[in-house]
Amino acid sequence: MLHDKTIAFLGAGSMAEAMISGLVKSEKMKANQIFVTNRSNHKRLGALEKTYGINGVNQKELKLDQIDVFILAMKPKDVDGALDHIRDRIKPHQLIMSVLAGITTSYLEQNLHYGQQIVRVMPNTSSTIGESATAISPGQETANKNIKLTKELFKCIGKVYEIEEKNMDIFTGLAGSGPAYFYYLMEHMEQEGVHAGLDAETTRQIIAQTIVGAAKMIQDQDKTPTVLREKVTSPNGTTAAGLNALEVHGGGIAISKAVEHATKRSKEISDQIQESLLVGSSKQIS
Ligand SMILES: NC(=O)C1=CN([C@@H]2O[C@H](COP(=O)(O)OP(=O)(O)OC[C@H]3O[C@@H](n4cnc5c(N)ncnc54)[C@H](O)[C@@H]3O)[C@@H](O)[C@H]2O)C=CC1
Ligand SMILES: O=C(O)[C@@H]1CCC=N1
Repeated sequence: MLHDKTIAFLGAGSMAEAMISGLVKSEKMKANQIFVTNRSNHKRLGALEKTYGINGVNQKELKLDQIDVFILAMKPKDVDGALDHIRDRIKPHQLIMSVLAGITTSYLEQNLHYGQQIVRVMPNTSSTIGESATAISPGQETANKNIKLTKELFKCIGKVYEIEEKNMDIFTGLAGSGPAYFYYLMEHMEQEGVHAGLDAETTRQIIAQTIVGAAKMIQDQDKTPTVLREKVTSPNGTTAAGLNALEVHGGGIAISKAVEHATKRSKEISDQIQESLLVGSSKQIS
């Protein structure tokens, strides 16, 4: 299905680049099938074009009728500008995928014409190397063939989970924001390695391999994290000492709170945007 489709990213930031990079690397699409545009930063479009061989096009020059799939990839607060730009220039069969945190399919449906094909998507930046955990939830009117197309597209850059839209906020808290928690953990582990005398690059690779190994154990073995954690933990050994310090210093609670607050923020963005629609005011997404 993908081989004859054209895709345009509206928004040329970190997430668009992660998806573009993954798609080009997957070789499931040709670079000339991919377009990217933004509001005004032409230099950025040129850089993406040069790096990935895709088409970086000024917004006014993008021929909307030649695009099969639009991927909204601007900040949630900028969504209206993008919808205003495309609403009357696209046909209902053209598929809109949105990766915007907190922006619901119903919001998109209310702000586009009836019957517009819409899928809400939450990828993460590991799309860059084809390792995203991506959730998708279709809109009310979205045809099965478009849900299939969305899955096919995002399978090029990782694993895809079709979920009920009410679970998009928690998915965002876990997987959309998730890579940042692991990077934060790695930053702290690296500091300790360096403090003890290892060089930073070696420490980083040691930590990365440790995380990859732990993640693959979960993926490949039918065991829970609790069982696997217990296997590492010798009585009165080093791991017990490390885990005890984590517990004493609120490590478990901190991790839970990170997920909880990111999830809450996703919900808050949805509420703010829906509220502004109800009162007809200009958007106040903080
Ligand atoms: N960064 C991440 O890890 C993830 C981000 N997302 C979502 O992706 C979206 C983009 O995030 P980032 O790439 O991090 O932001 P960013 O700030 O790096 O990029 C936003 C881009 O949108 C462009 N833009 C703004 N208004 C526009 C308009 N009306 N038309 C076309 N382009 C427009 C900007 O010029 C910029 O290129 C957000 O809505 C975010 O919730 C989703 C999953 C993960
Ligand atoms: O921080 C954000 O709002 C975006 C959404 C998920 C990851 N990054």
